[in-house]
Amino acid sequence: MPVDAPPPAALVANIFTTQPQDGALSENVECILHSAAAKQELIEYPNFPQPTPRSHTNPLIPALLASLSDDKDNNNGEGQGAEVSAPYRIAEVPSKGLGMLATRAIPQGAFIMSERPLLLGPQVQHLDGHNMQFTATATARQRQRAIFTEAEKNLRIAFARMDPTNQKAYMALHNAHQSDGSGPITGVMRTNAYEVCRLDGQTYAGVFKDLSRINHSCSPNTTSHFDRASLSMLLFAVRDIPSGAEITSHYCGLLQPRAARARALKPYGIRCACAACTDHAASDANRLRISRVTDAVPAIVRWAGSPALPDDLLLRPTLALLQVIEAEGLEGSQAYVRVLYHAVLILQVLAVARGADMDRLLLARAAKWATLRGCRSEGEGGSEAQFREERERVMAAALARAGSAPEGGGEGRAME
Ligand SMILES: C[S@@+](CC[C@H](N)C(=O)[O-])C[C@H]1O[C@@H](n2cnc3c(N)ncnc32)[C@H](O)[C@@H]1O
Repeated sequence: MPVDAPPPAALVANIFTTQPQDGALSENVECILHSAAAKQELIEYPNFPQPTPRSHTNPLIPALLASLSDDKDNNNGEGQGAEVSAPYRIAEVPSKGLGMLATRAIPQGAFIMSERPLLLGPQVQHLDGHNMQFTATATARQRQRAIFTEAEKNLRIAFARMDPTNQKAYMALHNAHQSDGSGPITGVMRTNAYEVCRLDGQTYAGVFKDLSRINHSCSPNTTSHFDRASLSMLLFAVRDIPSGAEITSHYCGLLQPRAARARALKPYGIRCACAACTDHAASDANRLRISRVTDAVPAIVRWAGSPALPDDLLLRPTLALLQVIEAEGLEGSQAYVRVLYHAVLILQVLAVARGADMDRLLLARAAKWATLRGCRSEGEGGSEAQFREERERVMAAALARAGSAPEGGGEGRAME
C-alpha cells in the first residue's frame, strides 16, 4: 500500500503512522493508533524523537563507586562511551527455538541493548470487540474469530507500510498461534509483543526484531522498560550473566503461583520446567511472601527512634528477605529494589549509631540499590525528593538511637 493511502472506510477510527522518521527506514516504527489524541501524545512527548540509546549510564553509580574503592568492576553500562560490539547474539537454544545468548560476561545492572519496535499497536490480547457489532446469537468463538479477523485487517495495513527489511524480520519471528483463528500477522503479534506504553488510555504493545527472541524464565536475568523519547525498549541485566548464558525475560506475572503462571504461558506453547515450577510448593510460598512486601519506612523510623529496640530487629529479617528474593531469582522485581532500599536505610541508622564497621555492609547494599534502580524507568518506586525526605526522617530518628550525632556523620558518604 502506498505510504499515504487512506485506510479503508471501516478502519477510519485507526490512525496508521510511521514514527519517528528520524533516520534509517528500518529504524522507523509502524504504528496503529486508536485516536488522534494517542498520536498527539506519542509525538508530543518531551524531547521526542531521540536516537535509540547505545549506552545508558546510571547517574547514581559514579558517586557510589568513588566510595567503594575495591569494587571497580561494578560499572553500569558501556563505560566511557567506547564503541563495543553487542553483548548478545541470537542463536538456537535447546527445546526453545531461537533465543538470546550473552557473548561476554554482563554485570548486574549493565545496559544490554535498546531497540525500537518493528510494529506498535493496541495489545491484541486486550481486544474485546467493544467497538464491533455482533448479532445476538453470535457465540463466544464466533466473536473471537471476528475480533481476530478485524485485528488482522488492521495489522495488514500497517504491515504493508513497513520497510521490506522489517517486514522480513517480522514474518521470521515465531508464531505460536497458527491454528486458533489468528491471522499470520496477528499470530506473530500475540506471540512476540511486549507491553510498551499507554496512549490516550489504551495499552500499546510492540514487536521487536531481537528483543522478541528472548525466551521466558520464571527467574529472568533481565528487566526492560520503554523509553518514550526514543521510542525504544531498554534492556538491563538484573544479576551477573556469565558469557554464553541465555538472556531471559518473563511473559507472565512472576509473583503469582505456578498454576497461574502455567495458565498464562499455555498460549505460548510453554510448559515451564524450571526449578520454581518443579519444586513449586516452597517457591509459591516465597513468591506470595515477596508479593506482600510493603513500605517499611514508617517501621524503620519507629525503630530508629527507639534505642530500647535491638539493633538487629529489622536488619535480620530484611537481609533474610533479600536472600529469599535472590534465591527465587527475582532481582528484577520491584520488591527487590524496595527491600534493598529498606536495608540501606536500616544500615545507615546502624552506621550512625554503631560506627564504621557497618560501612561496608551499607555501601554494598547502597551500590546494589542504585544499580537496580538505574535499570528501571525514572521515578518508578519513588522520586528523588521522596527518598531524600524519607532518609532525613529516618536519620533524624536515628540520632536518638545514637544519643548524639556521630563525628563526621555517616550519612552523606553512602547515599550521595
Ligand atoms: C517470543 S518467542 C521467543 C523466541 C522464540 N524462541 C523464537 O524462536 O523466535 C516465544 C516462543 O518461544 C518459545 N519459548 C519461550 N520461552 C520458552 C521456555 N521457557 N520454554 C520453552 N519454549 C519457550 C515458545 O515457543 C514461545 O511461543
